[in-house]
Amino acid sequence: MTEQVVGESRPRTAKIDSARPVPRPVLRDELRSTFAMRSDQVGFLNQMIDRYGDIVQIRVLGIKMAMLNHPDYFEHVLVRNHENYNKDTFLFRAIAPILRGGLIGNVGGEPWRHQRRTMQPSFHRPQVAGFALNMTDETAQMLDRWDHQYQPSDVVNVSTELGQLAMRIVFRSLFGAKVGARGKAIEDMFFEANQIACAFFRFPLIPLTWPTPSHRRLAEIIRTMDGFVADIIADRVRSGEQHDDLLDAMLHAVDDVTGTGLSEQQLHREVLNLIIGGYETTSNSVSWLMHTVGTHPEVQRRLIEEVDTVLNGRAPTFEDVLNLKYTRMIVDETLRLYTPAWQTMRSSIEEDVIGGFHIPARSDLYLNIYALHRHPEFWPNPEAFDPDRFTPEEIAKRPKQAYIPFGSGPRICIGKHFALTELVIILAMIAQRYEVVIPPGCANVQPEPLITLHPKGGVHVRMVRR
Ligand code: HEM
Repeated sequence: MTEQVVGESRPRTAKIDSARPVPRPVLRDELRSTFAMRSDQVGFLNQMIDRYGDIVQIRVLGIKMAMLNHPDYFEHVLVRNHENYNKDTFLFRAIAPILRGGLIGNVGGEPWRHQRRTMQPSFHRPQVAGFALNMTDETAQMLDRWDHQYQPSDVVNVSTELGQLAMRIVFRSLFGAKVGARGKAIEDMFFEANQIACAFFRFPLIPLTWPTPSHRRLAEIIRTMDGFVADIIADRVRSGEQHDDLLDAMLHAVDDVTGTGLSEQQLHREVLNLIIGGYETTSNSVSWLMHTVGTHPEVQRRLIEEVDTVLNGRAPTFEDVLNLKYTRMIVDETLRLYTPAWQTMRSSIEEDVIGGFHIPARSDLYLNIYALHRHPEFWPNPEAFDPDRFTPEEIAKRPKQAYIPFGSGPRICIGKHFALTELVIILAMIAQRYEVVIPPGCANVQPEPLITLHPKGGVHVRMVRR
């Protein structure tokens, strides 16, 4: 058996022998965990951390797991000893009928490495630069519509609008601008699938494989999406035309180690995984951005000053994104407080030691990114929204793993640069045209922890033309 300790590399059995067991909550906390996890998951997990520290055993739906809440522990699991941890966990098994072996939930090992190597080049800088045009164009179309549709006094559920925008951007980046009427129908179906998946996460007791009416509908939507992708691929192969989109890039992509590409079935799955990964997360992030900017007038003033100075009234380009430094700081701080992928899981392959605590083989680990981003040792006054935490000087003072909205290590989000570019562009373009005003009674938006961290009930604002 091998073992490792945070800050050390490879084996030593004596360390395993002397490692302490992961702290277990007292019986009273164990007993109330099932109910508390359903009524206030985030609050209950925070209480566990306050009571027991940065590593504690919890139960989710009766399944025992060790919850981690320290940058060193995340570094150990995701980066330094990542080979010992895979995604064969309760969380990813629960959504396997949707993800079906695609990149997000793939257990790991060589199949994952092949998929990742094949897809990675499609997300390199020049490719993201191309997608930036989709982002500016779709955002401009939305804002032009808003100019006619909304009066300054209208209270708008901006989450609905921004959800549609995020969906259009991911669809256009995948399939190009010409997906036509069928593309719109697929977009609508995807929204429906997302509702079903969110309902499942509110009450994840009935497995997705059980044929309830909504689960059957979900399976039907997945089949339709597969058919849609299969038709597009067949069209492309038939016509021999080249397209400047992600689908074309992945269709022709080759793993430079094995010399093979993705099978057609794998391609369908990856397309679906990219829509799932790229829609929910960015859609919620832009909603939260409207909330954080709208509730902090001084931040909004500095944002407007920056976009006016850097862009001087024109649409942002990919190159501008690097110069919109304060805009990016607002994005970073919003992703800290309202980190969309707020939880993830890993399973240990062999037994291990994390921070002096014994982790048996095949243990589920619960990585609580929401709590990590509020760890008081690294984030003074953690609940306060303050983009100045992300100046280069402040960033240099913290351990890298104290802030991981996109995960870390080899399984870091493949769409990280895509997402950051998108968020900066959308925020800058909205600030160029509108002031975000929070109507009375709408400032208190609660996070709803589903697959991603939703703003409960949506973010309601007034968009006042500047
Ligand atoms: C604000 C936006 C986003 C956030 C916060 C986010 C967050 C994350 C996180 C935390 C992970 C790692 C999960 C883990 O380690 O278990 C991840 C993985 C992934 N994300 Fe994202 N993501 C975002 C946007 C995107 C976009 C735009 C795409 C694609 C267009 C995407 C596609 C993926 C994929 C395919 C993976 C799996 C990567 C792998 O395991 O190799 N994400 N994301």
